[in-house]
Amino acid sequence: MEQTIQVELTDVAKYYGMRRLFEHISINLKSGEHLAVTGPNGSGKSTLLKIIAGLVRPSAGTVQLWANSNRKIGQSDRSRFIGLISPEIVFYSSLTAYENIRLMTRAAGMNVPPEDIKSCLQTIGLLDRFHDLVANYSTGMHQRLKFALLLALQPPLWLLDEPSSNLDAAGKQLIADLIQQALASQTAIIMATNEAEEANYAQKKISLA
Ligand SMILES: Nc1ncnc2c1ncn2[C@@H]1O[C@H](COP(=O)(O)OP(=O)(O)OP(=O)(O)O)[C@@H](O)[C@H]1O
Repeated sequence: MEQTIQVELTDVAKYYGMRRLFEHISINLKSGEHLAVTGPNGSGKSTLLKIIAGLVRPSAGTVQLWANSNRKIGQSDRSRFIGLISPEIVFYSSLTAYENIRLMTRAAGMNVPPEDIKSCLQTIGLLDRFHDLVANYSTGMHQRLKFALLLALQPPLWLLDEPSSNLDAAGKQLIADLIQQALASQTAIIMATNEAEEANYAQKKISLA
C-alpha cells in the first residue's frame, strides 16, 4: 500500500434533535494503529463511523484526513481512502460474488485483475462459491464477501462496524487475522464493536456512554 493516512477528529459532537449522542470526541489515529469504539446499543458507534466516512455531518467539531503526512484529503476524495464495512452495505443479489467485486472495484475506478479478485475470495473462504448468485448466500457469507471487497479495494483506512456479526468461530478468527495483517501493512483501523474480546486487541479505545 503506497498511501499512509492520518485521521484527526477534534471535539466532534452529534445531536439528533434534542437527543445528544456524544460530544467532545477527539481522536488521532495513524497508519498501523487500531482504535476500538465501544458502547451500548444506540450510543452512536455506527454514527461516529459514518461521520468519519463523511456520510453523516457532525453537529460540531471537525474530521480531517491526511495522506502521506501532509496532503489534506478533501471530502469528495474521501471514499478513495476509506473502506467501510457496515450492516447497511448490500450486494447485487442477481450477480455472483465475483461479479459484485468486479463491479464495485470498477466503480471505484480500479481495474483489479481476475486472479486478484479470486485471490481475495479465496482468502475469505468463498472461492468455491464465487460463481454462485449472492441471492443464495447466507448472512455469514455476505459478511465474508464484504471483507473480500475490502481486500480488493485495499484502502488505507478501514472502518469496521461490527465486523464479526453473523460469523462463525472460524470466520471470527479469520477476520482477527486479517485485521492483524492489515495493521502490519500500515492500514489504520477504526472498529465499532459490542464484543469485549474484539475490543481488547485494539491498541486504542474510546467508549461512548
Ligand atoms: N438519521 C437519524 N435520525 C435520527 N436518529 C438517528 C438517525 N440515525 C441514528 N439515529 C439514532 O442515533 C442513535 C445511535 O445510533 P447508532 O446506530 O449510531 O448506535 P450504535 O451504538 O451503533 O448502536 P448498535 O450497538 O445498536 O449498533 C440511535 O438511537 C438511533 O436511533
